[in-house]
Amino acid sequence: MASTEVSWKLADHPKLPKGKTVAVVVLDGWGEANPDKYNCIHTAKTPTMDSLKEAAPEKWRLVRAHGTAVGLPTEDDMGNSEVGHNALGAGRIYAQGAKLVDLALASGKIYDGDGFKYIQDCFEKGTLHLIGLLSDGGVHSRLDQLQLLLQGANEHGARRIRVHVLTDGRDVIDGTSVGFAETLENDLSKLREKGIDALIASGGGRMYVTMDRYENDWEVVKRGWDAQILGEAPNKFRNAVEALKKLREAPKANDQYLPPFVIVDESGKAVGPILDGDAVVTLNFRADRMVMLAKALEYENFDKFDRVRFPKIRYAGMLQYDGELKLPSHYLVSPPEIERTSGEYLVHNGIRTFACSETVKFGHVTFFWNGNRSGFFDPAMEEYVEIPSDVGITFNVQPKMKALEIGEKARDAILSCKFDQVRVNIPNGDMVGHTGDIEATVVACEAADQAVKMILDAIEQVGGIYLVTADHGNAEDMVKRNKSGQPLLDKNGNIQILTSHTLQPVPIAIGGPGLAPGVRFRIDVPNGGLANVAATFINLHGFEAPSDYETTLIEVVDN
Ligand SMILES: O=C(O)[C@@H](CO)OP(=O)(O)O
Ligand SMILES: [Mn+2]
Ligand SMILES: [Mn+2]
Repeated sequence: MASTEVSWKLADHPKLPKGKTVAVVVLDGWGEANPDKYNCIHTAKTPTMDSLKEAAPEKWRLVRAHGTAVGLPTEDDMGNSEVGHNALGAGRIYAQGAKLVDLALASGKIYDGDGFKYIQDCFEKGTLHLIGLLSDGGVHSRLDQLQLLLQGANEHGARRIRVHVLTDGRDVIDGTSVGFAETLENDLSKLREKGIDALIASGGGRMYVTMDRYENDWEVVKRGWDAQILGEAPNKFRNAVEALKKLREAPKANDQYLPPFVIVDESGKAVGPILDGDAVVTLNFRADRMVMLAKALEYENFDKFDRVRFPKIRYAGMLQYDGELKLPSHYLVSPPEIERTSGEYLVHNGIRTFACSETVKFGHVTFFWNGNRSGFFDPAMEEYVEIPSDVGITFNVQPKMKALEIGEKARDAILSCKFDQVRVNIPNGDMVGHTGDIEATVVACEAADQAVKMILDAIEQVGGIYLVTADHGNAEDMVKRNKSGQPLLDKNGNIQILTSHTLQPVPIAIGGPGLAPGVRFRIDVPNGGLANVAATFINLHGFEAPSDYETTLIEVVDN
């Protein structure tokens, strides 16, 4: 539907009043799982979240947050922030980047598109560079997609290929980088046997090299730039597998934070700097951690760091990462067209919105929430507050992060009575869960619970309504398990720490003095997922949701 034809006016809800302040709280990485010692949410003292579950069973339930419920290819795909917040904000399920890329590769349509044709022009004289996360995590990228693209690019004329790898250890078990690099090396050697000059050119850990987000720390992107574009890094190796093995030997080294390295030839020269006339593809389908590199690769005017050299390349993203900025301008696969999100409806219906998180999750409740669009729908109706995150640390060192500051800002926004919706993301369970540090994750969950309490107390004071939920699991399970749920041990008999998200459902709770009597969760939406939440909070604002939104989770029974 073109936006000119959209009727933005929402019908009044027949039973629910308008004018209540609604707090929408998203706990990042907070799923529901069996209570055992690897469940940090269970171990942590979380009296507020516990009381939501125990006090009002008809106002607490679980919703699906992974797999097809959030538009991912299969039920084995864990949830993640992008798809989770997209579903929460848009109220519908869209086939997401992972799936769209799968389809475009399977049908071969990816090679017929304008994006591929644009880079293909360079194949005769230049090198094709592929930059991206090397794992099968399926959150930002997938190895099998890289493998298909390598094959397809070769069949469509690429003769010289360089891959710049970012190691994972966050969506997959730490240490798996070596195996993924071996698989890639094997594929590249097969291409070399066919006479294609194909090599890994550089690498580094995703959290230390390239994949920063929301402009938290441009140094991260610069480290990648130096290695990938300039061919410069403190660590030089002849081969990537050897590089990973060696760099992992350093004390406390892990895949997420490996330092940058470049691969050099026998004379010590980098094998794959990016030069004038080359083609570049960023492999990740997920937006947030590629936008900064996309800006550095695409913008003529750029002052975030000294690029030293700005090669004249043809650059395409796997997807277009930002629909508002149209960034990058060339891309291989069209992103999901997420339109008419709840935020856009709400500004058209007089709902004033406040959204807040700290930097590392700020875009989750703004950019992802609004369908991967930066900016406001109506600046007069919206205020977005970003609390600067700590920079240059792993979050197990400061597990409380900025939870209480987020709680304070939300509290003040609620008490100001200037907003109808106050929306936050509380990052702790997720960001600390990703470090694999169980003790710190317990502290993180306790801080998140305190922040929720601050918000609920403020809602109590103004007679408002709260809706508390999460975007996917993480902190509720910190160990890799076999099919029957038993923890898996590594070869030394230690448990295998799970740094990633999970497949678990997440809780949703509603309440507060402003919630009309008789409101409760319906029992006829047993498979409800994150996409059902938007209709639910639109109802809490006193409106019917748009008819094509996934159905609401609530009903009003006459007492
Ligand atoms: O940190 C990230 O990029 C992902 C995990 O890869 O986590 P989230 O989806 O919670 O942002
Ligand atoms: Mn998340
Ligand atoms: Mn996460």
